[in-house]
Amino acid sequence: MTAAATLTDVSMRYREHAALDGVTASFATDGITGLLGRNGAGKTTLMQLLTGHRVPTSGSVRVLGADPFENDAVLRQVCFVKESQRYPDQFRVRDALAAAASVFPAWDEDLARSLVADFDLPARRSVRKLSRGMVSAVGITIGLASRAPLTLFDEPYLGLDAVARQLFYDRLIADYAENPRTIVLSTHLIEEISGLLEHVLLIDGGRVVLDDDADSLRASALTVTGRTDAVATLASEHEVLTTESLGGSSRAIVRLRRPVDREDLAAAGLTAEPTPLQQLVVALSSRSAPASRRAEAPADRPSDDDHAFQEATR
Ligand SMILES: Nc1ncnc2c1ncn2[C@@H]1O[C@H](COP(=O)(O)OP(=O)(O)OP(=O)(O)O)[C@@H](O)[C@H]1O
Repeated sequence: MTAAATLTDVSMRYREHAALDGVTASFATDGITGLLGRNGAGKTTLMQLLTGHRVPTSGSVRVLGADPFENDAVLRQVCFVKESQRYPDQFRVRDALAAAASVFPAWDEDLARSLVADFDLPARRSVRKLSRGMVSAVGITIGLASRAPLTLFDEPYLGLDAVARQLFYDRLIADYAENPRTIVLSTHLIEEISGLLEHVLLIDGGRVVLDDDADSLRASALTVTGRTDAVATLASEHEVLTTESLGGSSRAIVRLRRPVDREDLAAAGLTAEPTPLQQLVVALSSRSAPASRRAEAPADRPSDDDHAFQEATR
């Protein structure tokens, strides 16, 4: 795999609090990665490191072959769409798009126009007067039309209704098919996006707990149901994430250590189906929770208002 971005043994501390702890991960050139994890897991922090908004306490961050911090040549190739994106007070929708067009070399004006039309965005209205969902649609429009080689969406759809979210997914996948690039998407709406993902990076308590291809995950994470003794026999040879038993029956979420023959499972009276990504994430996050929960973060987290538009869109 050629990597567009890598983190090597990266830790990020805020005073005594470790937001990231020894994270090593890479993001494939031309791939869509779901960056998943519970509240406070460290997803935004990881994205801030990739976008040069922060410098790691230790470890190394490389984006498009270089350190992204204060590196304009790299940052012009990186678009960061944040949930709490703010725009200068006087900006109309068209001003926000024009500013983004001037920042990103690969900006596609036709795509921007068609997204504005699809999201029904009023180009002349002040961004301050938009609804919450419409502001999210502006961010999504910028993220897609930027065509930035590394595009990061950090929970980009606050307030966006289900129809508009589906529009985002459809346009993302259609544009990605024609213009592959590195896309990192952080969200809590896991089932909605699971079909889009090629890769999954799950962090919990600042540590990587899953880093795998979506296809391998689909093949290896199974929910197995059957008689308790048969489930236990299978479980003894694989990694069991959760088990529930009722009467003489059990259901377990299992990560296979090696391929199993479906006919052997059937012969043992077991039914097996792929575990939905959301259930897998819950199972893995719950499992790692007690040991990895960190102390409360210090109360002096800077406001997002501190970030200027230019800085935030890079
Ligand atoms: N500037 C800061 N100062 C102190 N602590 C911080 C700061 N930024 C983040 N943290 C802490 O680091 C941890 C990771 O935060 P981060 O925002 O990266 O999580 P997240 O996975 O994006 O969460 P969410 O899904 O809720 O957005 C949290 O405990 C958070 O309180």
